[in-house]
Amino acid sequence: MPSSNVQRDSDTLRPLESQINMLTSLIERKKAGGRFPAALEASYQSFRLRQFFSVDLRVIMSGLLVFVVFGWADFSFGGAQSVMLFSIRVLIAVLLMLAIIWIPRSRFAPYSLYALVVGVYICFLSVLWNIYIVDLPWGYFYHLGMIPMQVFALLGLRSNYRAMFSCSLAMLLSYTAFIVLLPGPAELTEVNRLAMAMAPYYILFWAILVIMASYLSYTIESGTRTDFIKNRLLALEADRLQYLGRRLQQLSTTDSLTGIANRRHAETQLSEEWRRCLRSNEPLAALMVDVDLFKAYNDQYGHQQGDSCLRSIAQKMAEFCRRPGDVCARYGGEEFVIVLPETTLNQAEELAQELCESIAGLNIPHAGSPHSVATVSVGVAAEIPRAGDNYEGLLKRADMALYQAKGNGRNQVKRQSVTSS
Ligand SMILES: Nc1nc2c(ncn2[C@@H]2O[C@H](COP(=O)(O)OP(=O)(O)OP(=O)(O)O)[C@@H](O)[C@H]2O)c(=O)[nH]1
Repeated sequence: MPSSNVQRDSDTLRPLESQINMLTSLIERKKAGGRFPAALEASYQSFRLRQFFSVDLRVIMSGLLVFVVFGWADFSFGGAQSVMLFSIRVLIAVLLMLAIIWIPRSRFAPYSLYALVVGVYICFLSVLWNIYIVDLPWGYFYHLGMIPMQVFALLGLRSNYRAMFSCSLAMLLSYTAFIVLLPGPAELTEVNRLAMAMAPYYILFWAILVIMASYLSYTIESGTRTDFIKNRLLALEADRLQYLGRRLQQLSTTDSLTGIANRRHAETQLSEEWRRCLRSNEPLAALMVDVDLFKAYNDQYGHQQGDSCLRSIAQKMAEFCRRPGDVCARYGGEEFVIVLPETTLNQAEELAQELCESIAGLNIPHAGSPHSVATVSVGVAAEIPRAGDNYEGLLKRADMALYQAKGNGRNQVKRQSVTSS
């Protein structure tokens, strides 16, 4: 029994401890910011998906609403195309909103991040298209839209710096290519000349913004990953402590040889049951059980066989504790105690007799015994607890009865009532 406990402890604690070590080393090696090993990364991603629903979704929805609100520009600068431009803007925003709500709840959930990158890029493309469509010099206004687009990318993708950087770089390079390939204005008015002179500075300014945004999102992602690891560590430590606490409690109340309760637990229970029976005015019974001629058994069969004999007897005795308040404990050496709340002396004596016969019925060979098998003697006592007394008197009487059973030839039950003590 004890070795199976050791095995169970190791089966439970080893995986917990190896996870704790792995997470601690990630933090110590400052690796919490990068990608985790596969299984941990998968659970981080599902944690991120939950966060997506609680925080990111609101940010992205707000971004798309701002995108729609910027539609006033379509009416201010779009001229004859204003209605068409605004309609397309609203259509894009609505489709993206639906996609962003649906994808994380669908089987495509693991691709939510990619969907988000594509969504931001589609918004960006629509602004590029506006620049292309709207007549100059009004079309220049839409160039300014790139800054909110970059902010949108930073906010929406802030906790994944790779996605944030890739999306921002794709937008910046596409914009640069667009500016280079776009045919110049037909007429070089002062406004047009100024706009063309500003373009390289605008791109440079944006590039600096991308670097700063990438650094910021790297810091945010590292922080989120580190917090995730720390929370996981705390949860694992809590599991470990809870298990150790339970085991400690079990070890402090269990006898390591037989697996039944130990003396300390028996005395705690006795004291509690004594008080309970005192309140309810019910009788409390105690059985002191001692293995007969056990020294001779050890001498004959060896100590290990003696241990095994004690285990078999303990298991048989435990079968006699059928009700929740009943306790069967090893009291010390080859001596055991059984506590039976709400049991009269007669009922306890009857049960003790049955117990005595069952143990002899185990047929454990004992050459040194007149019965040729291992037997026990039992002393029984019972009383209705009285205020001012304690359970020790009850145990003492059961012990005296046991002494009588031994003196009377062993393998038998003797009883002691309160009045006979
Ligand atoms: N194998 C084993 N023996 C134990 C253990 N605890 C106590 N004993 C032995 O139990 C024996 C008790 O012997 P005694 O107290 O002389 O009593 P007895 O031989 O049983 O004789 P009676 O009680 O008079 O019937 C001693 O030899 C102890 O060494 C244990 O955990 N394992």
